[in-house]
Amino acid sequence: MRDEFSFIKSITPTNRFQQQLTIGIGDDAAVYKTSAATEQVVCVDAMVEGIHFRRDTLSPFQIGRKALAINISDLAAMGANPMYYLVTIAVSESWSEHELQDIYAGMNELAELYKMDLIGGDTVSSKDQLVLSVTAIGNVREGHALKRSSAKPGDVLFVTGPIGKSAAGLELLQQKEKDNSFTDVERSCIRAHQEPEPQISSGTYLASLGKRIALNDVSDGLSSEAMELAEASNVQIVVDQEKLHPILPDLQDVDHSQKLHWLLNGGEDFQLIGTTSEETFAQLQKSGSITLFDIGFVRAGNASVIMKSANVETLLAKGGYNHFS
Ligand SMILES: Nc1ncnc2c1ncn2[C@@H]1O[C@H](COP(=O)(O)OP(=O)(O)O)[C@@H](O)[C@H]1O
Ligand SMILES: Cc1ncc(C[n+]2csc(CCOP(=O)(O)OP(=O)(O)O)c2C)c(N)n1
Ligand SMILES: [Mg+2]
Ligand SMILES: [Mg+2]
Ligand SMILES: [Mg+2]
Repeated sequence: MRDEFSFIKSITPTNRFQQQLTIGIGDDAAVYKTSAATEQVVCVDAMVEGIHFRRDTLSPFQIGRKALAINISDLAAMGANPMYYLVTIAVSESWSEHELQDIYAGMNELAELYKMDLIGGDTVSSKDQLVLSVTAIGNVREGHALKRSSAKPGDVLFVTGPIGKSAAGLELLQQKEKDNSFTDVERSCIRAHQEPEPQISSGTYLASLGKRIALNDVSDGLSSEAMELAEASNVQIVVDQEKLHPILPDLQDVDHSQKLHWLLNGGEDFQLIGTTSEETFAQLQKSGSITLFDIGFVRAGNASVIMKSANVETLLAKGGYNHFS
């Protein structure tokens, strides 16, 4: 029989990355110092067995790694530097002690990379599915957080990398047996699904410039995330279909329309999508410090997203992942 308290002891970090941490795991709450020059950035996202993963789509290590990655991605979308995280785990008897340790090892891989301290959480039992909820805390220079509401007519619409690969990877995992022989491109889609890379260096670089930049991360699909920017900024966002080629999944024997569907409605890519003035965009392209793909523009109009192909324009529905539909 596993013991809750010895489990907590076993996952308590022995080292600290953040100097400002005064009290970590072991008291009623964590305590850390803050500085007047920065603002705290806090987010939480959960992963539920059967909804966000199955035992045959992610290993325990990947479940842990991804649960922290999706939260680091939300910090990136604000332009914040990751600092701390808290973990709530609800676990049924079907998960072994070894698997639980692997989940924490997965989180620890990214925590070491981004110098994040695990400062608390909660351990509870669950009758059935495993639930993992991670709260991430970061900071950003005062006034420098990048909001969804900053888009303006005339802006360039950009993304930081390929979109749709994660959905393609999930499809491959569900279609074929895991040990089937995948091509290199297929493998890279599966990796995008199982081990997404949050775009912290792009997010923090964009925030450091002190320019007007609207930013969001792609968790639910490009159509949903563009709509969130459009709604928050009250603008019309035009996606130029001709510019999407470099960011579509590179799978040879898959229809273009299927790839487009994954890009628009798949989700879980954790790339960043944003808008900024043509002038700032040109400076960013020239700087060579960041890779951005120009995929459209912003104009005045009702909060909406339009897909433009040649000169035909169609209204894009918010077709991304939705837990309640
Ligand atoms: N159950 C909830 N209670 C309070 N706030 C919530 C809840 N669910 C979502 N939110 C808030 O709604 C906003 C949008 O959430 P979500 O779409 O999950 O963001 P993201 O896609 O960036 O993770 C966030 O500010 C989030 O904190
Ligand atoms: C087994 C399985 N089925 C389906 C999916 C697809 N899926 C589940 S949740 C989700 C969207 C992202 O999750 P959400 O909780 O909406 O993240 P948030 O927008 O809050 O960051 C997607 C595409 C998956 N990852 N695994
Ligand atoms: Mg969320
Ligand atoms: Mg987000
Ligand atoms: Mg999120």
